[in-house]
Amino acid sequence: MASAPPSLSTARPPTAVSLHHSRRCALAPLPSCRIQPSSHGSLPALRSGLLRSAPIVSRCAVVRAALSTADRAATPAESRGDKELLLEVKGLTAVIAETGQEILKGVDLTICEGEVHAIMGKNGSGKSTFAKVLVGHPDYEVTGGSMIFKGENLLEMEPEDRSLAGLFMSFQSPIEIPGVSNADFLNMAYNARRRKLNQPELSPIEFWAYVYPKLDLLNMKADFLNRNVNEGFSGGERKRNEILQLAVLGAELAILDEIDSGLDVDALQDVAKAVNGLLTPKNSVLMITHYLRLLEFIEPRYIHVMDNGKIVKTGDISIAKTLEKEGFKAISEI
Ligand SMILES: Nc1ncnc2c1ncn2[C@@H]1O[C@H](COP(=O)(O)OP(=O)(O)OP(=O)(O)O)[C@@H](O)[C@H]1O
Repeated sequence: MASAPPSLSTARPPTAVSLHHSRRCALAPLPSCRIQPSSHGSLPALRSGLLRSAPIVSRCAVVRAALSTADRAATPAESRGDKELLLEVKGLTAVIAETGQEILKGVDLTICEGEVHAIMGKNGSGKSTFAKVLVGHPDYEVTGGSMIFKGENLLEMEPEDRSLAGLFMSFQSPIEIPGVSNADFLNMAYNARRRKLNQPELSPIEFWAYVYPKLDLLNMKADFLNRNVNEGFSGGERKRNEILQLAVLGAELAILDEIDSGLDVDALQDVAKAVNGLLTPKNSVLMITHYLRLLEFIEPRYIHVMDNGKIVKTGDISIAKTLEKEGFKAISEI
């Protein structure tokens, strides 16, 4: 069985500097920030690490005071108050950079350590856009609101730094990287992390020993490591490969955008088992899905419904059950 990536268990105490920084960011509105295309970075850069365990400075008990009524109802103090805050998004608005069309219209979301959240919502409601804005995708321009991750202002961070800080996103349509083998890609990304952690890099042989048990976890054959990243992979194989990347790199917040789409039932179970195996009291998952079946394998504590660029409902698994049975028309009655 694979051991947890070192990044999942590394934590450093807060520093005075970061405390000051995070309070300022949490209280003051943040300036509009356009992510330049040049800052997008390559996929290896985006996936290059999670090295620094930046300090976590706010407790969910404190943040809870600022939550909406709907969120408060869904987050009882006794079950959430002693957890550290991981991500706090407030009033986030964003437009498509090229056209200026507004997609996100004031998203509020709070995620604490060790929590599993899911976002559901109609096609085109803004779920993937929200996920991509969190990781700094250059197609979008943030026009208002704030995104604080472990006390740090995401708007001031390049996509690569967000990855290094512990954000991982598995894409709805994972891209191919011709000419780069999966093994080299993963080894390179993992070593980048280790360098940041002042740990010695792993040689290719050492890396094989590290990655091999993770292949088992996902029921993936070893020859996937020799193939170019996602080249010729079926839809399901790409999704497994995304989770393999997560298992290798680790993440304090893994954002999984429709990892269930295109998976047969066995693959879904493998992927869910792998994700569940990565969960610790310290790291969290934000899933985007349309289907209850994923949520039966990876059980979220909170389900949010997004509509027209906003989270309009927050609750427990019963929301997903109602949606499955009655469709989105039911959400106004939940
Ligand atoms: N780069 C882009 N260029 C043009 N339109 C975009 C872009 N990104 C998002 N949109 C539009 O923004 C809206 C929200 O898209 P998004 O992918 O976030 O929806 P979604 O809730 O994830 O949908 P689905 O459930 O179908 O995956 C859609 O109308 C989409 O066409």
